[in-house]
Amino acid sequence: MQEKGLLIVLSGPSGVGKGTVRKEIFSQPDTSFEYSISMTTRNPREGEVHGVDYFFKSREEFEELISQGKLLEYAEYVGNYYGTPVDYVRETLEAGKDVFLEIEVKGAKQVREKFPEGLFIFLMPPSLTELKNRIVTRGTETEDLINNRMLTAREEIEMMHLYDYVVENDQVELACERIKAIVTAEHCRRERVEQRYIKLLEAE
Ligand SMILES: Nc1nc2c(ncn2[C@@H]2O[C@H](COP(=O)(O)OP(=O)(O)O)[C@@H](O)[C@H]2O)c(=O)[nH]1
Ligand SMILES: Nc1ncnc2c1ncn2[C@@H]1O[C@H](COP(=O)(O)OP(=O)(O)O)[C@@H](O)[C@H]1O
Repeated sequence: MQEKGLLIVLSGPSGVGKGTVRKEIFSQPDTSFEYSISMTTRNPREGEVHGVDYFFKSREEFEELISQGKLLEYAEYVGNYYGTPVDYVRETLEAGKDVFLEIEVKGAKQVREKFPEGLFIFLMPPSLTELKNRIVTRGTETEDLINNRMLTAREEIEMMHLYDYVVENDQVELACERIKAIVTAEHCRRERVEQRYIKLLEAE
């Protein structure tokens, strides 16, 4: 029987650098996990591509996916739906590959309920002031939305105790190294690694 992959969930407040860290991780040639592309009803930002950054859906299409049970989790965030396609995640895990989700905290909580054996990593900003700087610097939000996101961020940070690990995103490269080290350590800790070596011993 094929071993199942590890479900890795990266979450944290908006603007902390989840997208930046995720893109850096997936630009590294030694990264062996698969990124699950989310569905969203928000409009594409400049340069974003359907099927690469997100699957962009209308509200009607998204609600249809919800009612058909096609989403592992979903959440409404600052007026738009975001969700993870369940079939892709299950099939990829079944194929023995690790799946990486980059999602907000309400969705991560739902995944924890359905997949308690997942690996949950919370990305922390060095400070709330730095978090606000990052959202302002990114320049994608109006002032109202920034204030809204800062309020949401405080609530999100209070959820960090639900995670297995908290990683500070002080520098992107360091945050990526920490995340990869955690995944490597988790593989060593999990029984299936042990089982692989037991099989090896039996074969000799
Ligand atoms: N629950 C959930 N959240 C998601 C999903 N995809 C992205 N998000 C989160 O939705 C929030 C808003 O994403 P986005 O509009 O791309 O803005 P940004 O991450 O702040 O650049 C971020 O916290 C994302 O991590 C998903 O499939 N499910
Ligand atoms: N370690 C870091 N140091 C400084 N700026 C960062 C760091 N990580 C991300 N940023 C910047 O912060 C902003 C928000 O990052 P982004 O990846 O969009 O966050 P999220 O996906 O969590 O909402 C972007 O302008 C990004 O370039």
